[in-house]
Amino acid sequence: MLPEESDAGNGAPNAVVSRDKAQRAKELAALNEPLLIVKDVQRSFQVGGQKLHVLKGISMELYPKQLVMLRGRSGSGKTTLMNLIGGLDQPNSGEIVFKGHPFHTWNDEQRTVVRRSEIGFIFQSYALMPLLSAYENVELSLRMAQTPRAEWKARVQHCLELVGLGKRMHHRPFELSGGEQQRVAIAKSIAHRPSLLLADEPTAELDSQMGAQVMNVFQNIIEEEKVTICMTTHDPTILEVADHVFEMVDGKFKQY
Ligand SMILES: Nc1ncnc2c1ncn2[C@@H]1O[C@H](COP(=O)(O)OP(=O)(O)OP(=O)(O)O)[C@@H](O)[C@H]1O
Repeated sequence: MLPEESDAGNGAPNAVVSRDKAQRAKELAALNEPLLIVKDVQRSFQVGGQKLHVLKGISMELYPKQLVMLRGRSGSGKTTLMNLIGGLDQPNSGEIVFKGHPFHTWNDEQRTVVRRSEIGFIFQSYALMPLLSAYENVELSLRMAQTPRAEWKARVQHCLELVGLGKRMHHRPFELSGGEQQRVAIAKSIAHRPSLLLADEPTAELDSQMGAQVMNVFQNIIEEEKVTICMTTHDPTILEVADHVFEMVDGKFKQY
């Protein structure tokens, strides 16, 4: 019998029902709460005595389990925005609130603590350690996140299986294709159980078939690991699978 079907009037099963429902209500509410709020963010840089205004009032919200893409011409400010979202940089004005943490007012040390446990990064160029196997690369990220050693083996295996590399765990990067290397990088980025993954042009170096494989893996890990993915891309076929696309034009998001 499912907990919902248990008889009324019996104290213990009812307690199970209410706990179960409360938990589910909490989970549903969490899905409707933004994971990240970006509000009227401006970012400029001093370049050769001139002020370069890159972001001129950007606002966006990211929700749990979303696949969101940023597009825009080269130099439009996509990476600048990703650095702000990931707590690597701070805006000149505006707000960035990640899981209730005000990144725009916090110092680097405070942001780093949250970033290490809650955010994963994926780069165009994979950023793997060349002398370590796929397994050791993923394990390294658990070591850096100070995950208890007893959890490493099961977690590394799970993450590599999730990206379809269960049978290639002991290969080193040079023995893997570009798409496989990017999948190792994805396994590495999710190993410490972040709630947000930021991926800067993750498919740019891949042919269309391998790019599609990476996108399948992204969709899979959104379901399995309950992460939100925010990525940049120029590829129109990849944009099609996004839950939402933000297009950056002249330092702002284009309104459709
Ligand atoms: N730290 C910095 N100092 C000075 N200028 C910077 C800095 N970071 C970025 N810029 C400038 O800001 C602009 C936006 O750069 P950004 O890398 O965010 O663009 P992008 O949209 O990611 O481009 P691409 O698609 O080519 O990666 C560029 O003109 C760049 O030179």
